[in-house]
Amino acid sequence: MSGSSKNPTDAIQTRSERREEFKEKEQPVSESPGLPGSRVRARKKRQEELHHSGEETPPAHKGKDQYCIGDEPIIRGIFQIGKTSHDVILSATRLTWTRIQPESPTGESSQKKAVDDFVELKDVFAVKVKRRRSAGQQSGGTLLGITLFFCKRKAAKLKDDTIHLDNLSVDHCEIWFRHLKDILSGFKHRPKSLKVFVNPISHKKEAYQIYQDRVAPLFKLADIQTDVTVTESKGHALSILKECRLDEYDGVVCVGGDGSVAEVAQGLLLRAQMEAERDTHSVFMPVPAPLPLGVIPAGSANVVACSVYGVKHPVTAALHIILGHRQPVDMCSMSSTGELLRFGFCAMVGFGSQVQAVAERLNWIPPMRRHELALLSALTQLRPEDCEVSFVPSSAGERDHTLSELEEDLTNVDDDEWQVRRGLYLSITIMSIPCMCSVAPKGLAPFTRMNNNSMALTAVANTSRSEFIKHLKRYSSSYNPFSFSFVEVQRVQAVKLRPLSHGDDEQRDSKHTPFIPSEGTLTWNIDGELLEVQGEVLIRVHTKLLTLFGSHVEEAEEPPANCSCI
Ligand SMILES: Nc1ncnc2c1ncn2[C@@H]1O[C@H](COP(=O)(O)OP(=O)(O)OP(=O)(O)O)[C@@H](O)[C@H]1O
Repeated sequence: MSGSSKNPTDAIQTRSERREEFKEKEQPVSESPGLPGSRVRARKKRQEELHHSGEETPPAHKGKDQYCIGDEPIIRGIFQIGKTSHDVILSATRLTWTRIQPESPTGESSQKKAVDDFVELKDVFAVKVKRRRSAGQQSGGTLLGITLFFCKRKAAKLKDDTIHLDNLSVDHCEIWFRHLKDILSGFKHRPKSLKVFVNPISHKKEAYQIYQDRVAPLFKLADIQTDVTVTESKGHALSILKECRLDEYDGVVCVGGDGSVAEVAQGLLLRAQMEAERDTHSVFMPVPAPLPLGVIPAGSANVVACSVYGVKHPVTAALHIILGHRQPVDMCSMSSTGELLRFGFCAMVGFGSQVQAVAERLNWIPPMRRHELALLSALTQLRPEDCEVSFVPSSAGERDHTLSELEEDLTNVDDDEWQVRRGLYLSITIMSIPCMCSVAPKGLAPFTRMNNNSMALTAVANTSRSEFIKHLKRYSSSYNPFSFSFVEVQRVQAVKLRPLSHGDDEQRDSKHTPFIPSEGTLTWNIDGELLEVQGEVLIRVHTKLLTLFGSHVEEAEEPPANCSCI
């Protein structure tokens, strides 16, 4: 793209001090000449309509001289972009620039066709005045023009970039600056103030550095106020979220891995239940989280971030947050004896919790090696769980349900709608989102969606170690990991899981010793946190309970990671 900086992040950091915005004036900036009053009013009305919807749909680009609705010029002027002069047009939805063809001294027009380039304003996140200042000069300086910061997309990855519109006229730049500011301030979904939690011990202990170096400069450019807490212990974020004033923020951001994300999501949801005075000690219909949550991936698996951004890339995550992209997601509630245990995205029993238990014991080993060793150790000690799995198949179709319909769905489940399985299981996983990650780019649950009001239940019955490894390896290959006779997958609305005590199942094969830590207790891995629960656990799906900053993703674009140990 012409005029764009090769290394945008450098440009942001080295020039940020030398930039100063025009001061706000009481009087409105006069319209650019040549724009009749009725067209100005019509354009303003259209802008208002667009601003109310928050998300703009860019019209199809029709070329240099043709404009659709929303493409109508608001202002037109000449700027230097790179080394050449350009004819620049601003509309409500895009900024277009076309190289001005100099006339040759002989009067012949150039044979080269002028090509226009453009940036959609829905991708622009900041506009700054560009000035030249001498070393040590804090304010003033010679005006050079305007710089636009925008986000460009390469597949799922988002990157920040800049375009410099150079013009030495203060009046000209001021008019353009104010028009651009006006348009940007109309994007109501973009956050202005964020509460940020950083888990300094996530994965390789790089979360704080990632935030400081790659995310905070972008938030600053976008004029987002941040209130940052570096968490001091497990549960710190949760306790803050239970008490802090949330109305000061437009969103919450978590810098860390899935465990940290789950804790912050839990905090937001518990807060919502407290404020709505929902009694969580019964089968209840929870109210959604009050604020959207942004996830800056800094953990090992980053399942939530991969599912909502498609990549494990902090700048992509930051730009989705800045641009206010939103993705409502389903979450599960887990309860035991009528008492809420947790909200979560993914709950595992068997192999998934055995791996986590070993990883926690090996916490002195560097993260990548630790996860491989934990996987290997859990595979060598592979033991089935003896349990009863009951589930209600999902009735959710493609159409949107109203909240009251869903409430009815969940409370009016007859006993005969429950399907029951009993036996020895190597692994049982219940997921409310596809759970994409580098070891499963299509997701651990590719047949569920972010918000289709259903959960994926994957139950892997007892089998040989080699068959189980074959099943695991298929998650990172193009083969179907579910096409084994010992794997059952279901789209479900609710699941009950009950450990069977030894006497419960007389048919049990004595060759296989079930892995039950203590009588009637199962060890659960809920979003990376181990939880021992005695007796039956009820898991239910709640549609669109949380909104994440991000968008719909078909498949993670992380390079598939094969664990060398299997
Ligand atoms: N300062 C802290 N000291 C100890 N634990 C913390 C601290 N801050 C947060 N935690 C807890 O650390 C746990 C793990 O964090 P997180 O999930 O971010 O990292 P991870 O386990 O390395 O990543 P992943 O879950 O992707 O493997 C979370 O449950 C969180 O509550």
